Amino acid sequence: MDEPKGTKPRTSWPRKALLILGFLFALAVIALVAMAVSQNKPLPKNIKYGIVLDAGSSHTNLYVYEWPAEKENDTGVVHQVEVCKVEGLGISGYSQDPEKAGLSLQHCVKRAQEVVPEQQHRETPVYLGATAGMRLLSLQNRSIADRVLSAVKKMLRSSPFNFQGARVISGQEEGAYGWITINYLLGNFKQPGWRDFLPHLRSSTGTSGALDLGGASTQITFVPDQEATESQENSLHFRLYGKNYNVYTHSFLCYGKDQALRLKLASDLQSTRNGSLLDPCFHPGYLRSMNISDLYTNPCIANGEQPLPFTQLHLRGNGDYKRCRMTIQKIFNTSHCPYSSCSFNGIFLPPLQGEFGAFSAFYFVMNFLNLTTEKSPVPLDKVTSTVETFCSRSWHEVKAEFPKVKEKYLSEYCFSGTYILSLLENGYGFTMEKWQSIQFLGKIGSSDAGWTLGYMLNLTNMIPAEKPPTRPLSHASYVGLMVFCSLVLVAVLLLGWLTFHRPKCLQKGLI
Ligand SMILES: O=P(O)(O)OP(=O)(O)OP(=O)(O)OC[C@H]1O[C@@H](n2cnc3c(O)ncnc32)[C@H](O)[C@@H]1O
Ligand SMILES: [Ca+2]
Repeated sequence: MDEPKGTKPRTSWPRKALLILGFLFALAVIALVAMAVSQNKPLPKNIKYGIVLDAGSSHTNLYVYEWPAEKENDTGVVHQVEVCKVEGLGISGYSQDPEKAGLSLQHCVKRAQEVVPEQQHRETPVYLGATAGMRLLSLQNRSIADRVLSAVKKMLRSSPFNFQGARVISGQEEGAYGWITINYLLGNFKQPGWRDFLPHLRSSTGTSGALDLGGASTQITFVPDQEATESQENSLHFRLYGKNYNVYTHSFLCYGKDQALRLKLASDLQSTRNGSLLDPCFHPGYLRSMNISDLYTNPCIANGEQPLPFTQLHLRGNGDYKRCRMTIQKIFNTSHCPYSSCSFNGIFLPPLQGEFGAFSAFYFVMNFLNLTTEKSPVPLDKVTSTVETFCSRSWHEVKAEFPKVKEKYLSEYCFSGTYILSLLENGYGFTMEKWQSIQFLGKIGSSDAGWTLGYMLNLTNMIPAEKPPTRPLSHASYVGLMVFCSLVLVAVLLLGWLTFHRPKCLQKGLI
């Protein structure tokens, strides 16, 4: 029907109002979304760095760690970005020329200078911790050990980093920091969040024990079941992220794999007359000679042992796992125990408890023998038979199969594998069943398993005693929720207005 001339259409004003309203609504939505996006734009990353040198008995490693500055006290945020292996000996090996211990670190310090941005060199802390090699050198000759430490301090002080100290750490610290490292990396210190109240998503709040096998010492650290300890010197107490931990730890000096081999050879030598030894822990066809004096100038070898009428030891392998195990067994003294239970040498050991992470040489050796898996652990009888078969292979054959593996390592995998079995089974009492709770770990994520990360976390106060206060929502969820609620509110208001005012445009027949 034609509209009468000169009259305006009756719907033009409400339509205009609707258009304006719609426009304003769209504007509000755009503003809200823009606000949410700009507010949530990731801030420029503020990264911090820390450097730790692990001056072990066999060699030194330099580790560079990084973490976001604003998340310093969260769990699991620090990770390793670089490891540099120092060429040559461990620092205790420079007792004849201590200055060289300092110089040996130069290459890796330079490498760290490339990894850490230059403007952060001054604020980046660097720590050096020396372990069993230096513990032994201190026992042997304190002043030489001090000279070695002075040389490495001088070197690190002259670096552009913030030098925080170089010292020999105790066996207890080594065990404790190894335990902290692996539990930090495994996320075991995390407090249960809301997800953990849903049973199928609940993470374990327990901790994992730590087994470290070095060249000169070995550590066992775990949270035992029993509350009261029988031996104070094996007991540590931590409060981390609001939770108490009573931890058992022991470090066996001289029971790292290099020193254990010396102990074994010294014990075997007592029953030879001319210095030649048929050794079941080396492959058939393997020959090695060494100076007896090198073996005995060492605080690990008991002074009381007979002086020997020969100067050279000539060792010939015969690859017999069972006999090897028997000769190794002699270095564990299980004849006395002043506690309810012991490992060996009269050292208290509570019943083993929970899962264990085994690293350093435990991992190197098991990994070489293909006995580490991501999935379920390899059963003890399979491990034993693998070591047994490996030991029985001729040296000629083994060398031909692994031409690229360092001869020192390759020749000792038979001894090392057997030693690991003796230590874990006979020394600590890992039965067939308990063996399944051991996981052999090289790295956790990008970080090596070892004591260095725990040491740095402790010295930089990055593991608080109490759980840091956290907001119930992340910033992103907060902004998202605000936008969503605002939209709902606008929609409700609009709907209410439309329902109660019933603008003419919505009345029947007008639209
Ligand atoms: O803790 P301490 O006792 O001071 O010793 P370390 O720190 O030098 O000891 P490591 O864990 O670095 O190494 C433990 C032993 O494993 C040896 N090792 C290192 N890498 C290896 C590999 O790839 N295969 C076999 N053995 C290896 C090394 O020579 C040591 O005898
Ligand atoms: Ca070590």
